[in-house]
Parts: sequence; structure tokens; C-alpha cells
Amino acid sequence: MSEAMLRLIDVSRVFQLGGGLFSQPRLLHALDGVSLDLHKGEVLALVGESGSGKSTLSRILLGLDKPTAGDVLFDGRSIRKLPRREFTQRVQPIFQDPYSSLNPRKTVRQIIEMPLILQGRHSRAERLRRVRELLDLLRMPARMLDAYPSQMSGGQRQRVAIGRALISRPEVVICDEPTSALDVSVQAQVLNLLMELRAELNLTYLFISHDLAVVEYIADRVAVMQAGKIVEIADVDGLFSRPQSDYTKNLLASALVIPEMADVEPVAGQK
Ligand SMILES: Nc1ncnc2c1ncn2[C@@H]1O[C@H](COP(=O)(O)OP(=O)(O)OP(=O)(O)O)[C@@H](O)[C@H]1O
Repeated sequence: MSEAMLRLIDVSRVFQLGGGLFSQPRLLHALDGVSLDLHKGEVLALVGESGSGKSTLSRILLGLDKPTAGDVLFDGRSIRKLPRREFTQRVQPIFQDPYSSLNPRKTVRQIIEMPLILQGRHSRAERLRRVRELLDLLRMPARMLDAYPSQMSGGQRQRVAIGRALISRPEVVICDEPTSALDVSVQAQVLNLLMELRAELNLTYLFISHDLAVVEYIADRVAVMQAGKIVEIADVDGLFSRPQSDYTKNLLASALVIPEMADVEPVAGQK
């Protein structure tokens, strides 16, 4: 496997909860000595139950939060020492909810070109050319340029959020549950689009998801988190066919329960 684009070295993040005049604060170890490499060109999925630390890890990888201990390297350099502008150009997020992450008062064109405006290096014509190019890549018609988020479907909004992430030509994309707010029928289209874009643009993905079926479909490797630690990391086939830790085995077993049935009370007299 090729070199690490992002490398977490023994990263911890401790939150102080509560505490007052007469009580000590409680320390919550959201991340506890996590070391992890994201290799160039791979899709590394991060799974684990709610509260295991996935979002905290992604916020630290994006430089939106700082570790209490340890370091994060991007392309061999500590992100603490990288100019913020360079880092945000090369590492971009795609979040779960395209409804709240898009400004309802901006058009598709204005939303997608915003990162280029912030960079301040592109003429108006150059920005429009890049947005048009991206719409093509996103399989969206050029007439959508002037549409507002309220005029679009959930899938189209997530395509726009993907466009905004890709306009600055990043190398790494941190996808935090990018399809979980979408209808099942639209999820597959957006996942396929993400995979095509990865091949066309040579992208590297860290892909956070609760949905193990999605992970099995999209990932090359899977890291499993429990209570702030990585308990297992393996190639996707190995992890699904030969899970090593009890935690991973339980996670896979619970995913086999049909969600609709899990909430149904057994009928009296039946098991
Ligand atoms: N800003 C914060 N202040 C205090 N505690 C926090 C903060 N952010 C996260 N935590 C705690 O850290 C732990 C890990 O949270 P995190 O959101 O990273 O988990 P997660 O695996 O992403 O969960 P989910 O899948 O539900 O999003 C949780 O116990 C959470 O309550």
C-alpha cells in the first residue's frame, strides 16, 4: 500500500464534563491513544456504535478540533504547522445533512464557487468554468446553476455539497455519514457517484458510517472504534468474513437484525 496521506499518532481527546465549586469535573476520553494511517487512494471506513468517537476523530482530522495529546500528520507534516489555507484546500469534508449544510439563500453556482472566492485567486470567468465542469462531473444539468436548495431533491442537494467539497481539487475527503439522511433509493446513486469521482479525481476517502452494508460496498479497509479506541482494522473482506474482536463480531451480528423487526414486541405466547 502507498504512503499515508493522513496519519494519526497516539491521538487522545479528553472532554471535561461538569464540575463546580464543590465537585470535580469528570473526564471523558472521547479518543484514547488512536493511531491510524489513511493511505493515498484508499477508502478507509470508520465504524462503531454511537459515542465511540468517530465524529471527534473526523473533526480532529479536519483540523476543526485539537487533540489533547498526540499529533496528526498530513503528507508527512504536522497539521499544526501547515498553513490553514493549504490544509483546507487539500482536505475537505462532506457532512451528513445536505439540508442544513447548504445556505438556502444561495444558488448552486454561489454555493459551489464559495471555496474559490475564499481563496481569492480566481477570476469570475474561471470560477464559472470550474463550476460548470463540476456540474458535469456530478451528472447535474447546467440549468441547475441558478437553482436554490429548496428547489432540489435530497440527492441533488448532496451532489451540490459534494461539488462544494471538490471545487478546490482536494486530495482527501472526509465523508461523515454522507448518505444516511437520504432515501434508500437515492443512497446508492450518491455512493456510486462518490466511487466514480474517486476514480476520476484520484481521491482518498475516510468514510464514517453506521451502515455496514454501505461500508462493505464502498470500503477497501475498515477501522472499528469502541469507546475512543480502534479495536480492529482490516481489509473489508477479512473484517466481514473473519472478525477478530468480540466487539466487531457483535457489531456485525446486530447489523443482521432486520431493523423493522427489532422494535416489534413479540406476540404473547410466542418467542
Ligand atoms: N464537545 C463535546 N463536549 C463534551 N463531550 C463530547 C463533545 N463532543 C463529543 N463528546 C463526547 O465524546 C464521545 C464521542 O462522541 P462522538 O460524537 O465522537 O461519537 P460518534 O461515534 O461520532 O457518535 P455518533 O455515531 O452518534 O455520531 C461521546 O461520549 C460524546 O458525548
